[in-house]
Amino acid sequence: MAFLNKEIRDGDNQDLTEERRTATFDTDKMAEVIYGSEKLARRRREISHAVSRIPELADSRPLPFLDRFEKVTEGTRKLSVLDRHLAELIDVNDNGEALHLYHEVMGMEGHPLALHEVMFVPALIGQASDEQYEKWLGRAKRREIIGCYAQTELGHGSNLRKLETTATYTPSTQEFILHTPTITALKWWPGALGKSSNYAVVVADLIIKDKSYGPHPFIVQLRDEKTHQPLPGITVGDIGPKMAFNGGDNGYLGFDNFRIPRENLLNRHSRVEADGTYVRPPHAKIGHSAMIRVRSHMATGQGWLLGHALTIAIRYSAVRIQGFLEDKSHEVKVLDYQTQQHRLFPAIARAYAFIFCGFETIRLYDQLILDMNSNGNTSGMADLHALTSGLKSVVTHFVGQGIEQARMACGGHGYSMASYISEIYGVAIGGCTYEGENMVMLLQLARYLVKSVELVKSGKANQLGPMVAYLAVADHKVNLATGPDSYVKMFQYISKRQSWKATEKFLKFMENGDSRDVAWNKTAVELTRASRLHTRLYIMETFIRRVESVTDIPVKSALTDLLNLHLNYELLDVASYALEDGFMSSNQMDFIKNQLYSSLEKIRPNAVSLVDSFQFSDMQLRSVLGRRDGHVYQNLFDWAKSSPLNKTDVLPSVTQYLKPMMEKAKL
Ligand SMILES: CCCCCCCCCCCCCCCCCC(=O)SCCNC(=O)CCNC(=O)[C@H](O)C(C)(C)COP(=O)(O)OP(=O)(O)OC[C@H]1O[C@@H](n2cnc3c(N)ncnc32)[C@H](O)[C@@H]1OP(=O)(O)O
Ligand SMILES: Cc1cc2nc3c(=O)[nH]c(=O)nc-3n(C[C@H](O)[C@H](O)[C@H](O)COP(=O)(O)OP(=O)(O)OC[C@H]3O[C@@H](n4cnc5c(N)ncnc54)[C@H](O)[C@@H]3O)c2cc1C
Repeated sequence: MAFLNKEIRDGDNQDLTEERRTATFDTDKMAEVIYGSEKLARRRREISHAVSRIPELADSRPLPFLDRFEKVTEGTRKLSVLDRHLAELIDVNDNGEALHLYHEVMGMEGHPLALHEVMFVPALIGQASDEQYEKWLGRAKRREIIGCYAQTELGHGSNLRKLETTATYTPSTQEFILHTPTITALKWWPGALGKSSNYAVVVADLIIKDKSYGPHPFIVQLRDEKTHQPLPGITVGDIGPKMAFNGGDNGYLGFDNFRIPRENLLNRHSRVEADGTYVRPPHAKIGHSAMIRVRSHMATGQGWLLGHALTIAIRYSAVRIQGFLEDKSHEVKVLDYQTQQHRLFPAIARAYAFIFCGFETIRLYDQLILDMNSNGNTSGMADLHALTSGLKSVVTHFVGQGIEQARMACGGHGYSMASYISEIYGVAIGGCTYEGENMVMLLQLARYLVKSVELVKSGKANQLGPMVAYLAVADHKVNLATGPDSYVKMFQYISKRQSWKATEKFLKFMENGDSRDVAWNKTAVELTRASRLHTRLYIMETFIRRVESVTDIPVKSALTDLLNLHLNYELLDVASYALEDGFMSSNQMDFIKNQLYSSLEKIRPNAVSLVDSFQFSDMQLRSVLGRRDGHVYQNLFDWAKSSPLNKTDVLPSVTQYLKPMMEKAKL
């Protein structure tokens, strides 16, 4: 049965309309699965519609034509318009609605409030005591003050134990003295720090009576609340243009013996008494909870970014007509080529998969905060840290790859900023670095895997958590024809074998006399491989669970096709691990390949509807190639004509430099 794809309108490009008519499911229903609820899916549409009726919220010009200064100004302008309309547009207490509104209006170039909502407020919620809540949270939520999260320094980002900014406690005045002792101790990178924020959560090494207690979070006022001038003792500014986020003001920050009161150490979990006595937190890494939060949200956020790029690439592939298949009198849509499908469809499956497992990590994070704040229970922290460390690394890496494939799938026009794909790419791959450089975070998960294997080796397999229980058992012989479960078993086997091999290798180096750190480094590549496999297994399992739980039959059926594609694609991608010990045969490989190709064919009629289901408005897409109506060519021409270079037929630079050169050559 064909369903009406809700994107169909009169006057649209016919090739796209034809695609939309073939949908076997209702795109509104699919959107409910993608956004987690009927309400949010509906509210997103309503919010987009409401925004479209407020002309001041539109981009004043296509963003790629703006220079850095104009981007920052444009972002700030829209933010102020948005502020006036906020309560009429969204339920301000609903994060999902807020996130959508900001994406819709602000685009992805960055803006002054980006880190306020994502890290400053959450750091207060996770780390502030009740009194500090009282003092700061209301003000922050009302946006009387704007804050950011200042942790990374010029010299150190990954190795937090070596942050150089000091916060030295002085019992006589009951103050901390914040100081930047060297150039490398300058805070460097924090989003919205350079020009917008007047407050920050600053992470600094706590020193009491010459003893270092490691990094701790402090709330610090940076700028005068009236004049916005930096306070005496504060040096602050913008770090310059970046690959993306150029509407944002990532900044630097230095302290010259800057004093803050004792109450400004965020002290829900650890504190310093008036006399300098240090009270330890219930978990040594509890100060890292703002990072765990962002990492927990990254899989869904990145999945949506991939969905954004794929919406552009798939729609464009349906209106781009080039080359022949059977009928030599009619060129075909490039979407009909198997190579194009193989480039794009597995990425659609991944986008869905990442969103689904992100929902799970968000739920786990919310539970952790509830447990920590209600009864100080931090028992879920180590597991969630390991899980989100692996997930942010694997997801950002694949999302970067997927977006780049989407760009290439759009041929030459993909390279134009009219496609907007380069902006999405720049934003997405920032995620490979921020919130923990990917290799560093894969190695964090590897610690957990190695410890788990060691537990099994010492006969304590019963202490393994459910996520790693397979490390003790998985060595099944499987017949691939028996459904998703057999793929999971196969993947478990591969993943288990890699974790064990890496652990054995690491232990062997130590037996042969290497220190733990040296042995670790000699095994690091193998360890990161184990982490990736473990994470991909987790993604696969959550995808299966999510599809199983869907009740709408047509939606479930379309998702099952995507899931099958994902399972075959994933297994094929890691087949060398299974082939190397003869666990998988070349016959099985052929079987998987054939399954994969037939999945591509099955998905083909639903491809446009699968990306339409993300329900990105044209405003949010900001892409000439991805337009809902498919009218690409005239709009590309109009877009090009709006280039500032086309304001005059003859550029001053031509008159000044090029013409004299040409004239001279004539002599
Ligand atoms: C409305 C909703 C909106 C949400 C949407 C958000 C999504 C979209 C976002 C888009 C916007 C863009 C914003 C960009 C924001 C960027 C912000 C940043 O980068 S900010 C800057 C980000 N910067 C970074 O990410 C820095 C990366 N570096 C680090 O995090 C740390 O240095 C480290 C984890 C690598 C090591 O830490 P170190 O202290 O040296 O630890 P050791 O190695 O010695 O391990 C000792 C033991 O501790 C354990 N453990 C460790 N951590 C945790 C934890 N959190 N917990 C539990 N346990 C933890 C570890 O497992 C080990 O256990 P065991 O094995 O002994 O049992
Ligand atoms: C867009 C963006 C936004 C950001 N926003 C913020 C923010 O709001 N607040 C904030 O505080 N920070 C922010 N950051 C900083 C970011 O968190 C750090 O850059 C990140 O944590 C990586 O640290 P690093 O720069 O020190 O990388 P490095 O550690 O210097 O990485 C360089 C190389 O060294 C390798 N490496 C380092 N340590 C190890 C190890 N132990 N084992 C193996 N390899 C290793 C890495 O894998 C990498 O290949 C942002 C960064 C970006 C790009």
